[in-house]
Amino acid sequence: MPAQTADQSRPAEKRLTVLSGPSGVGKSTVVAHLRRVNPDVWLSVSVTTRKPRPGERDGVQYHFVTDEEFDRLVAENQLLEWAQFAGNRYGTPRGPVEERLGEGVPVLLEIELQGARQVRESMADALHVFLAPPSWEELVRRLTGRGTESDEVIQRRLDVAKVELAAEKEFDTTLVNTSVQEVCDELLALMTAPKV
Ligand SMILES: Nc1nc2c(ncn2[C@@H]2O[C@H](COP(=O)(O)OP(=O)(O)O)[C@@H](O)[C@H]2O)c(=O)[nH]1
Ligand SMILES: Nc1ncnc2c1ncn2[C@@H]1O[C@H](COP(=O)(O)OP(=O)(O)O)[C@@H](O)[C@H]1O
Repeated sequence: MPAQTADQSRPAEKRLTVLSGPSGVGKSTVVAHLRRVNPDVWLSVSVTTRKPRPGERDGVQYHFVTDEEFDRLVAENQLLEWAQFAGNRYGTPRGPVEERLGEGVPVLLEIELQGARQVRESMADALHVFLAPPSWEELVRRLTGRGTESDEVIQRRLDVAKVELAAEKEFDTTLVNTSVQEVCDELLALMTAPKV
């Protein structure tokens, strides 16, 4: 795979890719795999008011912040987008994304639907990719099987998932996460091809 950096022929906004899809579909798994096979892709680390899960480290999966810190980031316009999701807030720090895009690095945001909509408004040329489950039953199986959330939280996320699945048409393209490897290959190809 050739290096994906410094493709100055593409305007900065076109090097921005947004990956969205319902909780449990496999976004984190796909992104982790993609980063292993192609470290040139830069993944934005979001801020969140959610509590860390076992094994999650501050500054790696997320910057874990208090409600007050999140309020301050919003007030200072330091977030490119932000949203409330299943009882917590999540946002993309603006500075690092703009820096990387300015350097010609392909940038990936893994965010939920409301945030994706905000990015579509502010950065019209970003590529929006929807990650879909092979079936509803498989989504339930993955979210439950992950074992990181209580039944109540799983139910809340499944309610949101119905809304997110209904918004698939808003995206430039859909990838069905049957095989992590195949989805990664397809995502990389999309990230490096010009948007038509
Ligand atoms: N809008 C927005 N959504 C985010 C951001 N970071 C993560 N998310 C989304 O928030 C949702 C919940 O994330 P998380 O609690 O980590 O659960 P998980 O994605 O199911 O493992 C997912 O849909 C993420 O894609 C962000 O910076 N902005
Ligand atoms: N293609 C796949 N086939 C089977 N299981 C998968 C696949 N992709 C992800 N998973 C599993 O599904 C669960 C949810 O994946 P995760 O990446 O945490 O989802 P998300 O980040 O979208 O919430 C995890 O247990 C993960 O190992």
